[in-house]
Amino acid sequence: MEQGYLNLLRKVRQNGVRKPTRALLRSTGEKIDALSLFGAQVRYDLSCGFPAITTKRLAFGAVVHELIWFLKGSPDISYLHEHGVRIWDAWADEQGNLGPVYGKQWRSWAAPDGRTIDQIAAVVRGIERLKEDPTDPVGRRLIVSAWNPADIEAMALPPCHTMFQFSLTEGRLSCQLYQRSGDLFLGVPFNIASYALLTHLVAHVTGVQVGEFIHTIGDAHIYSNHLEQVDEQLSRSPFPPPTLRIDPAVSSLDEVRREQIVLENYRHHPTLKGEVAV
Ligand SMILES: Nc1nc(=O)c2c([nH]1)NC[C@@H]1CN(c3ccc(C(=O)N[C@@H](CCC(=O)O)C(=O)O)cc3)CN21
Ligand SMILES: O=c1ccn([C@H]2C[C@H](O)[C@@H](COP(=O)(O)O)O2)c(=O)[nH]1
Repeated sequence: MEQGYLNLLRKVRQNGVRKPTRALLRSTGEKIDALSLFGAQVRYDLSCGFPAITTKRLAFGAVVHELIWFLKGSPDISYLHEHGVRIWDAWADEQGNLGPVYGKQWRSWAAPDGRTIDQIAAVVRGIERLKEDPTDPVGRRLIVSAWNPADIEAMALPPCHTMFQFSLTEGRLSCQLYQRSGDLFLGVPFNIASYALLTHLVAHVTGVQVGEFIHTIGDAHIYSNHLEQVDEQLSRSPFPPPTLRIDPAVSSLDEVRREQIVLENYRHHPTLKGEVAV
């Protein structure tokens, strides 16, 4: 399950091209280099277990809260703070605002005619239609885009997970994400778990089975301050993947609560810490 991620991590560690980046390390105040590979894809078969990384501890609670926050469509980080999640602090302004980032674009994309478009609700409706009629035109159009060029300048950080597409094939729901930029050590384990969880949740509320999560990354990189941790991580053998359990009472993506999502049998290696580049 985890091998695809570890293979990519190893490939970028060994063959990535060292590039300067715009990102800063707060501890030194300097810009930081990264080892980088452009264009990568890893597939995770969600029917074989939940793709939580086991070669270090994944902060699964933070992943769940971040996804619930996206689904709420909120422009500020107050929900995250209420639940002790600090991963977006470095990008928010004094009021805790990030601008029209993921949640806003997913749930209320502003159309030129004044309407707002709920892309998530549209995907759920599309899957319901496909269950009735597999030839419904929506079949190859189940897309959510966070990349809204008109809003990019107002965002604290242009979206990294830019667009995703679902496919319902033989009763199984798969999801492919295009991530323009991926911090392989810190962000990507979060992103894998987040989209795997989203796929499970969408499958759950529409009453279908899960298929694959396909993770396509543009610039896949390891920051130069993470190299020691990555070497340690690559020396570890993964454990069997955990399993995800969603409370059967969950019937809508709008009302999911943290305690309704449980990761069972999550066995993992010790925490590996790394400073995030801002
Ligand atoms: N350079 C960079 N990498 C990212 O992954 C990233 C950004 N910037 N900017 C926006 C968001 C914020 N994300 C983050 C930020 C911090 C952690 C982090 O520090 N994770 C630690 C501790 C998590 C915890 O215990 O709460 C980890 O070990 O995973 C993860 C993702 C992902 N994104
Ligand atoms: O969900 C996320 C959000 C961010 N990242 C990483 C990828 C990059 O290292 C930075 C963003 O910097 P850019 O210069 O805008 O690419 O954040 C991630 O991996 N996952």
